Amino acid sequence: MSDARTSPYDALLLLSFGGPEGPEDVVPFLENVTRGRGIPRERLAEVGQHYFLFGGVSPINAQNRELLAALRADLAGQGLDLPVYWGNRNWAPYLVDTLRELAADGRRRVLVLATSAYANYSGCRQYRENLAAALTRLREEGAPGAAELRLDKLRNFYNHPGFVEPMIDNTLAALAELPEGVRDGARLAFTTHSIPNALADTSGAPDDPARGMPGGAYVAQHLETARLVAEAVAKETGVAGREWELVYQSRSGSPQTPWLEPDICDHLESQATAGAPAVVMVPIGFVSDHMEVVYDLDTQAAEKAAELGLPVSRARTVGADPRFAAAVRDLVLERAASARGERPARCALGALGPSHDVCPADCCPAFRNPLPAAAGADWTD
Ligand SMILES: CC1=C(CCC(=O)O)c2cc3nc(cc4[nH]c(cc5[nH]c(cc1n2)c(C)c5CCC(=O)O)c(CCC(=O)O)c4C)C(CCC(=O)O)=C3C
Ligand SMILES: [Fe+2]
Repeated sequence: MSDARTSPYDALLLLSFGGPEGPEDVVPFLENVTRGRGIPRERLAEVGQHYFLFGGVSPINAQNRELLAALRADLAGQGLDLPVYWGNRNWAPYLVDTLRELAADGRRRVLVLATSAYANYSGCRQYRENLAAALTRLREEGAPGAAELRLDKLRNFYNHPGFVEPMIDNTLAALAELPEGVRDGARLAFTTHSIPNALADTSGAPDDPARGMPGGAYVAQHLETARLVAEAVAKETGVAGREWELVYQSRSGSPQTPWLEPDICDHLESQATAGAPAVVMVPIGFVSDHMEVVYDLDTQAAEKAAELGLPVSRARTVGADPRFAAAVRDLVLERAASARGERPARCALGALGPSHDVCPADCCPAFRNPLPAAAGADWTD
């Protein structure tokens, strides 16, 4: 039942982080996330509290269900008969179970959409390590069809218009929520997940011009998305020269290890000191309004801003925006055409160009304990 337009692929897999769905899930979820990663116990207890504040439920699974529905609706709207599956790294539905089901359903060539737009170990290679571990386990189990499963990962999509354009609209909407008197002077704080400097500096492909520079491809790509959004916002609002900056959130790990800075809360403080009339927080680093957004920004950073007397608002992430679903379909059709030996147009805004389809060896390396990673040049099936 495969469609010529998506051939040779016969399924799409949405691969995400996963999150707890009740108070009893919180501790086992955090154990899954942090196994072998050297996160201090105090940090874990603190992060557990963030989840308990929300009844032990992360919004991320509901958001992935919505995205799944949007992807299915978009594909169906184009008459494309491509089944979409969903599996997670850290919580049910677990990736290994989804792959088992997918193989049993007779799917053989699968495209993977990881819910992370940028090059970096956690958002790219670690998902490929998860794919390798799941495949290896299924093959050891002798799961039907697992030996023939072939997985390819869709390219990083941070500069795809279907990701950037909803962020532009959402930033305009967040500006409109501010009191009129501070709107034109409001500054934009683009936020993303902080990561250790060592992981940022080596992010991207070995031949990426940003690789090895401070922040690597991770920071270079975020600066590009931020610039694209800031420029479009200037055009739409008629306010030129609005100040913007890329800042970080959700730092964990040991305080001795350097992570990307400044933190959003420190940034709000320096903005208040500098006399900024207001700040719009724009979480370009994330695909949905999950816990890092609703706690770290809407709760923690918003409290900080209130203390400082600084008006803030927060832009929504792309979530299940139909333009994002259409972008995923575009990436699927593009990759399928490439796999058939055609040379499709590869849509990307800005100056950096479309990301590579196949991660080369040593792309976004882990800084310790390297593991096999599927769906890249360093995986042989
Ligand atoms: C780059 C990046 C993204 C964005 C790209 C992507 O989306 O993949 C991301 C997303 C997410 N991170 C999430 C949650 C957590 N991340 C943690 C820890 C860590 N994240 C890291 C990086 C990233 N993380 C890193 C370098 C660590 C240190 C430990 C390690 O080296 O792995 C911890 C442990 C406790 C803590 O210390 O915070 C938790 C609970 C959730 C789910 C939210 C929800 O439940 O709604 C999501 C979407
Ligand atoms: Fe994280």
